[in-house]
Amino acid sequence: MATTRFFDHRPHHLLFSSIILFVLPCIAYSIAEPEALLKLKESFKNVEALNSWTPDTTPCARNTQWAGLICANGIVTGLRLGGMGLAGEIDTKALAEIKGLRTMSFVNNNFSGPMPEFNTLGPVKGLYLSGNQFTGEISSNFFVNMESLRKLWLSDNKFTGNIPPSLATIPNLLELHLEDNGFSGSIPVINQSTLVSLNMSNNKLEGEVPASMLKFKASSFAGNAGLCGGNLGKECAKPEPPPVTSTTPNDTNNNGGNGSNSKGNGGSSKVVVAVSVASAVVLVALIVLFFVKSRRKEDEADFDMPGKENTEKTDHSDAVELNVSEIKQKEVVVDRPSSSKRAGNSSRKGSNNGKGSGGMAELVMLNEEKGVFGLPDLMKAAAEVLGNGGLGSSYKAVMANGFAVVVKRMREMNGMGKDGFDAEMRRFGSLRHWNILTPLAYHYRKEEKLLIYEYIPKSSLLYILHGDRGPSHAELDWPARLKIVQGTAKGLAYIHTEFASCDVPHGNLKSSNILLGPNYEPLLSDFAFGPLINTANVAQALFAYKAPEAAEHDRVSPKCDVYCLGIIILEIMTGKFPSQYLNNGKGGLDVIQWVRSAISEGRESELLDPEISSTNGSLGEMEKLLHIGAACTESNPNQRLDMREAITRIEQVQVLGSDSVPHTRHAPTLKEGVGELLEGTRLESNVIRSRSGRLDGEDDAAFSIS
Ligand SMILES: Nc1ncnc2c1ncn2[C@@H]1O[C@H](COP(=O)(O)OP(=O)(O)OP(=O)(O)O)[C@@H](O)[C@H]1O
Repeated sequence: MATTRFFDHRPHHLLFSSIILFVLPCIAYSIAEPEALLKLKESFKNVEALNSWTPDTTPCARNTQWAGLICANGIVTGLRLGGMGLAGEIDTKALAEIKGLRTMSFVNNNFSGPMPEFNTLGPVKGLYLSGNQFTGEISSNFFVNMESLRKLWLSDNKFTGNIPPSLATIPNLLELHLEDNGFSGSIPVINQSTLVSLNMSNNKLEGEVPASMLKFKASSFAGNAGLCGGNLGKECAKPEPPPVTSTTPNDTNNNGGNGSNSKGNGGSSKVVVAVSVASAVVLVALIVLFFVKSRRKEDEADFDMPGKENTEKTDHSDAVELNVSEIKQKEVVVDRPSSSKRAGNSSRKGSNNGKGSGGMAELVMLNEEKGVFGLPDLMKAAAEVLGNGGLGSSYKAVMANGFAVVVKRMREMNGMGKDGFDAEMRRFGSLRHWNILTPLAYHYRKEEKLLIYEYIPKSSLLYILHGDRGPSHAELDWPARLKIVQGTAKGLAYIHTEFASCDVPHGNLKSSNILLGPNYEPLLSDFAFGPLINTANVAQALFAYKAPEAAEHDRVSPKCDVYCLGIIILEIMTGKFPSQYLNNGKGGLDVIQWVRSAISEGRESELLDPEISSTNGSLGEMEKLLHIGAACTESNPNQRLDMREAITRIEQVQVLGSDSVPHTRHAPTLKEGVGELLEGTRLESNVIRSRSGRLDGEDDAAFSIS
């Protein structure tokens, strides 16, 4: 299997891309606006990126609009000045003169000094300051007059002192990101019902996480050594009971005292020990069973090389293939009921969420469309090793009824508690998209997390493209390849909508994580694991962290996924194994460099996999796709396509040749996928609207923070 160890650990910070429709506030044009902007520019240093801001032009002119402005009806409503290398001060007096200003992004620049007086401006809705060098404390009442604020991003700065309690007074706050700063002290209770995205990780916070904030993921509070409670895996110290007897220190230490406390502690300790021993025995039994069963095949599996996974089909593979096509037909219907239990002779012990499995921890069913099964079914299954990737090892297990699943033993997980893990898994289990592989079940123990997926017989794009060159490889003609690229883009668009608040929504897009259905429809797997993985290992475990800005500057954003999509396109079009997938750069080809230099010399046709380059009439379209792949892999994220642009351009590529892969069912058009992404935030807004009973975000400008 492909080697998936990448780069050293690099702590990540959150960035966010938010696309929101806005309604223009009804504000008269201010004559002072151009002067105000020029005054603002004067307060900045390193203003090369703002060369278009000149006194002889108009800021919102149709063809000569100044860089970084968002205009509506001729007035400035937003500043999008992220990643422009700006430094110096931010002149808030000048900002105050831009009366229509609602959203401001200064992310990923070099601004420093104390928090500027944004609280003196008009009704600001979005304030994005992440990735700068701001320092010092923010006064406790800073936000009391900022009732309009919806989105506040202060992450990855050097703010210190307490988190201002006045944040709790912002009535309709949607997003609050304070991670990667030096905030200290206890967490004030910030639990507005509107708040959908919160992160305070990697600060110096201490004390108990307020109970009302435990609805947020444990990862929102991770990296604060002094925090305890909730599902952080660290209990808060209980107040010392008053000394009630004359028990000697020695008695207390060895729990041998006669006082009731000592007895109670000793009793519960024994219970804890007994439970721990029993748990360990069960856990070992489970692992041993998996390993014993997989042992038989282990020598045949190659964990490091691509295309070596054991794809030997069992007698039941056809039945599984039938099931795959059945489920895909169903997947066209959104929100179908999940009542079908077609596991045949699956042990009913395994149903009921795995209860009755001999006291063993449960297998929790997330998606019963393929039937219900339990741990006993898995333990009796014939297992073989599929591979060992950055996230853990994968096994194929064929159950007694012939149904084959893939069991992933997840490594590198963070200490997320059972409830948090369960919530994440249920979210995965609720996903429905033609190009997404929804997990079937999971198993949680503190030391063991298993995720169960349907086994996809055709295996991965990686294997078909670079593997044994069997019949499936021969079928990988131009229409099939375009179908895979377009389906991958659609799946990615869906993930970017569903996990819009993740720093990198997919995080691990690579050809081994694109499985191919019977008609080559791609199914994305292993996505959105970022929040589940130990922060210390995330950069090593997830491929998206190999994007240059992440690897070199710890900057992650949704554009890291675009970079991965670009590699997939280049891999598919050239047929070459990208060296980017390897740790040490030995083996494979630096497809990005190769494509870049060939394009600059007009030699695109030389890049194409010879197996498709002779397809009649499609050369132009193939070259178009190569260019898109190159634009997606630009090393500077500011020059890289964003997800919407990439999808729109991929959508426009056509087969044009005579070959085509037979389609047995209707697949949604790529346009529908694009629509999902473009409409994604609108959908999110709708959810927010229904929660808060008001129309939020509609006058925010579109931001793509990279
Ligand atoms: N549901 C599945 N059906 C068929 N093959 C699968 C399935 N899931 C994974 N595989 C294959 O099993 C092999 C091992 O997968 P695994 O996910 O463990 O490693 P990886 O994809 O190389 O890395 P990572 O852990 O980063 O995702 C890969 O070749 C993958 O394509």
